[in-house]
Amino acid sequence: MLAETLAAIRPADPRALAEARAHQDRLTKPRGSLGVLEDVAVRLAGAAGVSPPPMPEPAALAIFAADHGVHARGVTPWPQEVTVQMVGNFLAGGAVANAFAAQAGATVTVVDVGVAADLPDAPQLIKHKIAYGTADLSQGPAMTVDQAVRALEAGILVGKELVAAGARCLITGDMGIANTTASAALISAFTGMDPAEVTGRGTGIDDETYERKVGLVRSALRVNAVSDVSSSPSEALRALAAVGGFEHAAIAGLILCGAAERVPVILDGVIAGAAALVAAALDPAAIDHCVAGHRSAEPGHTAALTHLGLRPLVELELRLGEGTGGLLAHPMVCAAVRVLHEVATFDSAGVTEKPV
Ligand SMILES: O=C(O)c1ccc[n+]([C@@H]2O[C@H](COP(=O)([O-])O)[C@@H](O)[C@H]2O)c1
Ligand SMILES: Cc1cc2nc[nH]c2cc1C
Repeated sequence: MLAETLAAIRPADPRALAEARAHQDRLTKPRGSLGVLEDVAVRLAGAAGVSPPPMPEPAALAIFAADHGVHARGVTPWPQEVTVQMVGNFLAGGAVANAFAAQAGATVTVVDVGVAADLPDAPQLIKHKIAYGTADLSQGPAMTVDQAVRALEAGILVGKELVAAGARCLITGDMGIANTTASAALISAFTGMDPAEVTGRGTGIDDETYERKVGLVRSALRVNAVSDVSSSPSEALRALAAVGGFEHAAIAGLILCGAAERVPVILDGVIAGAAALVAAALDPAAIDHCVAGHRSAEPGHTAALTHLGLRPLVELELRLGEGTGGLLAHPMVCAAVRVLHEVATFDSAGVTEKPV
């Protein structure tokens, strides 16, 4: 299924891009006056292959949940059980992601790709458990390449189901205590930046824990012999398996699925940024179908966005995950596209253009 999905991905359509850009310039506003929103609308036209592109609604949020063997090394102040407990909270409708999804009119689907406990059945829960958490990435590979591919394919499958159910925009979400450690390792591996530059304080850690976290990211890259892997798909898969998490793999799959189905994907924070680096290494054209929802407070997120050439829409120092930053950006993405559908041109509205 991974090969099939990769084969279906097309880059941004140059004609749709040009048409959208030309149309922007005929609308009743000074040229460029909608700033970055003009670029967003043009980007979605290129991704859809048509201008104007379809309205990116309704949106569907997929929260991929998993646990991490490196948790045992003391990289976060939070107990591992918080992952499964927060899954319960998402399913009960009590998390920030639920509040923001209600605001954006988005559906919420939770996917267990690797939580270290069994979960009872629930209507909004999809079970694709690959394992009860990853192995400790600072000691050896976090997962096998086969597990990484299965987690990627779980993300593809979830994306397909959401699109089949009517979603016209996919929003990435994650839940996994300790997953900012794996995110930093992936970002260092894919950007070539030093672990000290891309490791952050996650949910909030003291200086001593922070130093340990940077050291563990460094060990992970050394022990698994991964560095600067973004140019080869097979090396990318090996790096994902070595230092990633099941949620990173599944989010990369969701991104590839959106690209293959020509349904735009709004990326959330640092976990999504790390996953997008994996997707880009498998096919750079996948990123043409993505919008960066926000810039997380994690330094690695900025590194990932810069590497991907993405400009985030919302900058509010969020560092929650769950898809919250992506959900906040969704109405802006919709507004940007609505402009191409509904705003009058100088000709149609009889408004005089600026003399040349
Ligand atoms: O989205 C982000 O950029 C982000 C930044 C910091 C923390 N998080 C969330 O916090 C958890 C991981 O933090 P930590 O400190 O346990 O590695 C995980 O559930 C993420 O969703 C998320
Ligand atoms: C409470 C809590 C909620 C979260 N949501 C995403 N990551 C999280 C981490 C914690 C600790």
